[in-house]
Amino acid sequence: MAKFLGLDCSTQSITAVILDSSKKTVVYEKSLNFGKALPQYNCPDGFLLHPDPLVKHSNPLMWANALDLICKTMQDDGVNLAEIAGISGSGQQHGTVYLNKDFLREDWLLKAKSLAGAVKPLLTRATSPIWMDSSTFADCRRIDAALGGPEQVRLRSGSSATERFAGPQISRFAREDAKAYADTAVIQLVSSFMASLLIGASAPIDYGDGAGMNLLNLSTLQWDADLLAATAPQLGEKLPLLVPSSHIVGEIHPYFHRYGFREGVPIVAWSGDNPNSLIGVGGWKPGTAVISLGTSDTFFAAMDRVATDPDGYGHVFGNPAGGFMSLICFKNGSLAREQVRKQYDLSWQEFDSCAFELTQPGNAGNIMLPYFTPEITPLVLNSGPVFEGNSMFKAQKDAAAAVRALVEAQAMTMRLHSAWQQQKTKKVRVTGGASRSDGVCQVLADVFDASVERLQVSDSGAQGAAMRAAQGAGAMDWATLSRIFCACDASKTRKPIPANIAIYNELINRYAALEKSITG
Ligand SMILES: Nc1ncnc2c1ncn2[C@@H]1O[C@H](COP(=O)(O)OP(=O)(O)O)[C@@H](O)[C@H]1O
Ligand SMILES: O=C(CO)[C@@H](O)[C@H](O)COP(=O)(O)O
Repeated sequence: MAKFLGLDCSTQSITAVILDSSKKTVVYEKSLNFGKALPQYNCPDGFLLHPDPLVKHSNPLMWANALDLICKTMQDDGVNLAEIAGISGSGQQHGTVYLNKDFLREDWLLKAKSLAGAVKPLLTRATSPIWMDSSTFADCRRIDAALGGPEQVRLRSGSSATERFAGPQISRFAREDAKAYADTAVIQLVSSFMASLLIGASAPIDYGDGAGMNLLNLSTLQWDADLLAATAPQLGEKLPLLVPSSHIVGEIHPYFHRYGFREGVPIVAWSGDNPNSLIGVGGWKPGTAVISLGTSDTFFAAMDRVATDPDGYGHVFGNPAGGFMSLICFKNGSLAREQVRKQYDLSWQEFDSCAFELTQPGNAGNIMLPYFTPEITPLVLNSGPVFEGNSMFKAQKDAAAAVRALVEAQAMTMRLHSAWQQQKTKKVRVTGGASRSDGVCQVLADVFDASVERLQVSDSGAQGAAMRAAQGAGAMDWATLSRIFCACDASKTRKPIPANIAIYNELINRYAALEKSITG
């Protein structure tokens, strides 16, 4: 058997990709949007509405329900799931799920009618904070201080204490609801929670996603005792084991036989969506930077040596192929693009092409700081977008200029805040929803002075997970997997245009000064 299933439980959707390693092709791909497929959870954009814009939670029962639904969808689509030889997956990073001691029993999935029904009585916290949550500023400062400053936290864990990371989120929960925290026996990431559902037991956390918690010591690859102590009481007892990403965490639970899976299918550790995307676009070894234009915009790359960001915005995570990867995350990604598109009543086609045809690189001096929601890179807690330029632009009456200003700002902020890696980017692979846009890809090519390559696959997180299933359960190597599954569509590559490179080399200084005037 040579079919491997990769699942991706990201912010807004769950996706399945099946690879056939003997036919050397992707044989199935399907995505279900949470807002559309599971409207009963009231998460149209993947999260629950909250009066405080800094608080962003989701419903873990929605993710459990989504796993049932994607399995049922594959079965209804005629996929013979008995042919699947291994499964792995991706979870949106940093989100946490809080479970009671019954989660450690062996029988919680045995007689279940549905995954959501089985999980409901196990939750000690009804909702899960996700990566978009920025409500833990005080906890971050407390953790930094306890360790002797942000630099100490960064040197140990790869990141300064960061609002969306699991550690500060756990700290806030333990402070605000000590009783529910005490009742919590296990704290899982979205990735290891989903793996737990597949095996019907508490699954370990892999180094890739585990590094996004401010709790894992990158030198020892173990939980860091000082970070645990600074975060919350008895935390070490509540965290799962840590394992390399290629570890097989268990076999598929008999619950899943109803969908046609055979007995004993190995489940390879799940990881974060970004670590898996690194694999899914063929970026497993240093040399290629990756830009993911999903709900968040992220910039990441396999690292040839570990460096950390002195400004505290960049992160170091585990590379599922071994070693480490850098990552910088921008909250104002697709939802900001959608906001501009809706504000000016544009279709995606108008957003992608017309807007770029009607304006020139540099946007006639019109420039924007794209803080439609509070931003994490750089940290901006209270702002709206900032407009500088001509009166039509500032009055928000010029749709094409607004689109270009947003996309140019998003590209320039990525270049500015990835400079700490000191790895010259000659080639960028783009993935995620907005990578379909030619205009967006051309701006990235010009701002980074790099070729921007696009892959045939649309969900690199799910594809990377399927490739990891083939590596962990099918003993395939990364070079072979990347050669087969990560071919670029050369006709869609965007090359940098020399005149535009010069324009952006100038403009980026103005952008940096404007950013500094807001962030200090
Ligand atoms: N043609 C397009 N141009 C730009 N953005 C697009 C286009 N089509 C879809 N998108 C954006 O892609 C987003 C979904 O991207 P995706 O990578 O699937 O997100 P995630 O993995 O975070 O759930 C949508 O929210 C939408 O804003
Ligand atoms: O916070 C981060 C990375 O640090 C985000 O990239 C999340 O991992 C969410 O991913 P998407 O759902 O936007 O792909």
